[in-house]
Amino acid sequence: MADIVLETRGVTMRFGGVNAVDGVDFFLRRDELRCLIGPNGAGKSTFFKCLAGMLTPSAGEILIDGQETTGWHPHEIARLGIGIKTQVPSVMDGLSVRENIWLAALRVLGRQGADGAVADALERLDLGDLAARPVGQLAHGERQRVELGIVIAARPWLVLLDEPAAGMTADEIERLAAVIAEIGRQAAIIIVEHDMQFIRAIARTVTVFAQGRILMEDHVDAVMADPRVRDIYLGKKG
Ligand SMILES: Nc1ncnc2c1ncn2[C@@H]1O[C@H](COP(=O)(O)OP(=O)(O)OP(=O)(O)O)[C@@H](O)[C@H]1O
Repeated sequence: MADIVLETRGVTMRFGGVNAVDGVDFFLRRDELRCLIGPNGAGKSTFFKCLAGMLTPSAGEILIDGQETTGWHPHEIARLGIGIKTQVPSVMDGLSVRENIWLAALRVLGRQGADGAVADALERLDLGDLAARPVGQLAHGERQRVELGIVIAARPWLVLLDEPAAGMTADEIERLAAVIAEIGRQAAIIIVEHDMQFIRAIARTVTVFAQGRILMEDHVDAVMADPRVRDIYLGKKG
């Protein structure tokens, strides 16, 4: 179908004898914002790393915009117009907010396009007041917003985010939810996340992982009300 921008077919990732991801079939549509949730060890991050090119699946296929990308490296995936934010910080503490975002934009858009993209990213992420500050002086939530600025400066049409709310205060999470909604106006988004307050604030459809497989996919309210989801979070058998 034309509006499917990312698809996996039977994606499997084995570590020794463990199937961390076990035959996952997954679809994302063009205008979607999808959260991947599940208890510790469910396979969400491993699946994310397969999508982002940080791991090559042991089996299965990944298609992005109809093109098979299985086994591609992260920089090759990024070149398709995909913004990737991992749990590893990519900001440079000694540089200002503006310089960090400008360098990211320069890499993808060149000198001509970078200035406009930086101004746009600063405005969309409400970073204008912090633009001249060294990133090393910022609070955790502000740094995370700069990380997102780096992602959107390259004007991606698909954004992959691994636990963007990790370590944030309630206020920072509220602000992050607004930022994600803004990013979602121009890009499809996949987010691996634990924080339920944040998921409720942003999500529509949620995919629940358990033991390397998709347990269910539904609207966030239906997922939260489902006894199977409560059971896996409480450690009962799913
Ligand atoms: N590099 C690795 N080598 C060996 N086993 C791994 C590796 N990465 C993940 N695993 C295992 O794969 C399984 C899935 O882990 P993964 O980190 O994908 O789960 P998760 O759902 O993201 O959990 P969390 O929410 O705790 O990050 C776990 O059993 C984990 O121990």
